Amino acid sequence: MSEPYLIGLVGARGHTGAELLRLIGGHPELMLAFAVSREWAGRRVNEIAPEILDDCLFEALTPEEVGDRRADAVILALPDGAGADYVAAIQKRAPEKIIIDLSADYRFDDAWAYGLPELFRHRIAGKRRIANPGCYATAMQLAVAPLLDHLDGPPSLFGVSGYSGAGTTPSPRNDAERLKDNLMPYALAGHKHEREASRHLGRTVRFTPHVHPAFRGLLVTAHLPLAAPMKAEEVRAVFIKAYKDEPLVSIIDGPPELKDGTGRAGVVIGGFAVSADGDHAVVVAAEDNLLKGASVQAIQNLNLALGLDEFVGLPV
Ligand SMILES: NC(=O)C1=CN([C@@H]2O[C@H](COP(=O)(O)OP(=O)(O)OC[C@H]3O[C@@H](n4cnc5c(N)ncnc54)[C@H](OP(=O)(O)O)[C@@H]3O)[C@@H](O)[C@H]2O)C=CC1
Ligand SMILES: CC(=O)N[C@@H](CCC(=O)OP(=O)(O)O)C(=O)O
Repeated sequence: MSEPYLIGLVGARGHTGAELLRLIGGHPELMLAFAVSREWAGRRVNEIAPEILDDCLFEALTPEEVGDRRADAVILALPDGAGADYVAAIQKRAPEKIIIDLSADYRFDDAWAYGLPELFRHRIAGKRRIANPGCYATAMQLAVAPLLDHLDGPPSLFGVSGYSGAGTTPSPRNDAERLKDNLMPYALAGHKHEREASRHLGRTVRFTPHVHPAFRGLLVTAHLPLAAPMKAEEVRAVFIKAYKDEPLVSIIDGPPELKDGTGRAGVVIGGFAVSADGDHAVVVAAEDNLLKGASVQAIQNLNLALGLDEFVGLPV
């Protein structure tokens, strides 16, 4: 058997970091080289991820140390704005290393591939700098893209996410007490994922996010203005055709509920209602924000960058 690829993870204490540790530990072609956390330095990684079989400890590595450590790829699972020093150090000391960045920092940068494989697979394979999409932006683009040629005007999307979407730094959006029996709207205009989805779809979308009281799970409901009347079966057929070969996109008849996405590796899309006048269609997508919304997509991208089967190591 060939040597496994060595993977460094920076931001390993976080919500997406924990999912990535488990996925790396269970992947037949990957081995964890190091896991960076300042707060958990010295603790054993397999306390968090039993899938990691060796005695690797969390370490507080500097960006330069990350650049110098032996690794084929580094995944950055850091808050927006915190990864630049790591990217610069890798660029300077070991530019051949693959970087998968989970933040929003490089999603608008043409020097980085945008890692939404179901839509842009051919632009990701073999690349060394990959920006992993946002969680809502993933569900939104998958819910809109198949109908792009049938649209007349901007789609409008209502989104709901679990509070793990807001990371571990305390904020009203991850305050479980405040969210109890509650639903919190935020970023009513100009959410970063509205800009991200608009940019990569090549069409303006409108998006209003909300956070719900459960830890994980995300739903978007898309209102899609149609250029010419369509029947609900026609809308559904467009989605079935678009995703027929995609193991991480499931099409169902009725609208998925939030729980249909929670814990699922991929996205489930359904609903496919059309207004009585044929003016607009409504499509619903459910996803786990920490899985296809972050870590699963990062492993898809890593597999593509390494030249492996895109789905190896993933529960498809
Ligand atoms: N949560 C989600 O659903 C999704 C998140 N993302 C994106 O993924 C990234 C990670 O998110 P998430 O896991 O939720 O974040 P968390 O807040 O849960 O974790 C952040 C991690 O970054 C480390 N960290 C924080 N600040 C710094 C810093 N200045 N320098 C070095 N390390 C730092 C922390 O570890 P320590 O302090 O111990 O070093 C921790 O491991 C974010 O950019 C987020 O937007 C993308 C899609 C979905
Ligand atoms: C509930 C909640 O706060 N969700 C986050 C989800 C976005 C996210 O994870 O951010 P990145 O674009 O950096 O990947 C938000 O709306 O900002």
